[in-house]
Amino acid sequence: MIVIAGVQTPEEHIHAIVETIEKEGLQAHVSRGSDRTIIGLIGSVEPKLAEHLRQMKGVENVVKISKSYKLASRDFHPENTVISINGVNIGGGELVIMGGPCAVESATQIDEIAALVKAAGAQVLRGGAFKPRTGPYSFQGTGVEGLIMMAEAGKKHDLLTITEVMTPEYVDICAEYADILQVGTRNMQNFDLLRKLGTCGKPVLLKRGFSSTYDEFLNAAEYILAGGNPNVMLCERGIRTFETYTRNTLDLSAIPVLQQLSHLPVISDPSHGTGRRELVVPMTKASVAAGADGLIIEMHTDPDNSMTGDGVQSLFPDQFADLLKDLELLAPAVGKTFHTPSTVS
Ligand SMILES: O=C[C@H](O)[C@H](O)COP(=O)(O)O
Ligand SMILES: C=C(OP(=O)(O)O)C(=O)O
Repeated sequence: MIVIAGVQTPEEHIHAIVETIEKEGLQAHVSRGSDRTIIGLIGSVEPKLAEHLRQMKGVENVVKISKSYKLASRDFHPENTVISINGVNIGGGELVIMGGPCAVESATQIDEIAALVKAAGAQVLRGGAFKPRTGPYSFQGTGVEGLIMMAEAGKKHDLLTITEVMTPEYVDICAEYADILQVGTRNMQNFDLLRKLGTCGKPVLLKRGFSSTYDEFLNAAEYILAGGNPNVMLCERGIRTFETYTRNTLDLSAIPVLQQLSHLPVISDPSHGTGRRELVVPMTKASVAAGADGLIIEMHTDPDNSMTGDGVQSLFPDQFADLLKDLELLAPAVGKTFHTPSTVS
């Protein structure tokens, strides 16, 4: 249920509404927008309370919300969530590019790639230290050492960093070294992990499970939000369909749909979404055209020898740089800003 109050409603009336809700043992979440204030109720609302709230000063309407997720929904929070990290605003009109290798392989590798990511104009360095591999004998990542290597590269090249965390036990150490924590597709419904991320103090990029509906995806995000972490971004990374030509089917509709249903920033991953290098460039551009707030793109200096199988979906550095130059032209056409270093004075 949400209580809608006018934008001019005095603060004391909003306080009184919140107090009334909390007295009934429910939670109240206040979201102040440009044209109205929304007070979202979490918990089971008795019809008597709804009626009482309707009569209170400043209340314009009381509306029942039938969705199972609340905090993630646009009904509860009509304005876009903007996640600000060291001057980078995700979800606020600036196109945010996260680039880098599938896995952190060595200090030299991540340092070289970080330099190229920065030179191309991206704001975030990606790289997995803990890799979720299909086969137990495949390279599993460089672990904590990889986290340290990536943190150093990020600091040296003035880039934010994003890395995947696979278990609740590793959340604290990943949060110590990375700016953004990534939940991989295979862990979208790892509820213990999601709960732990609710209290980790760092923004989270939640990837859509490869067989998950939008509703399941938003409920997974709700776990993190309900734990007290408001900084969640949603990432469409392709779903499993009958098509085998591509590794996954990048669901472009997810971008506008999630933006309609939710206020959280939406990021697209055309690398995992296609699994084919030659499709990454067009699907990146298609994602921007569809309204994505950001992209996470794999790039490698020596993709043929990458330690995971992801070389085939990784761009070469010059392709990555050329793509970002094209995004500089495309972004304004969809109301976003993005600048490569060559055009920043
Ligand atoms: O390693 C990275 C891959 O993107 C993914 O996590 C798993 O791939 P795999 O099926 O080759 O192990
Ligand atoms: C493993 C990754 O992605 P996904 O969880 O989407 O497969 C990744 O981005 O490194």
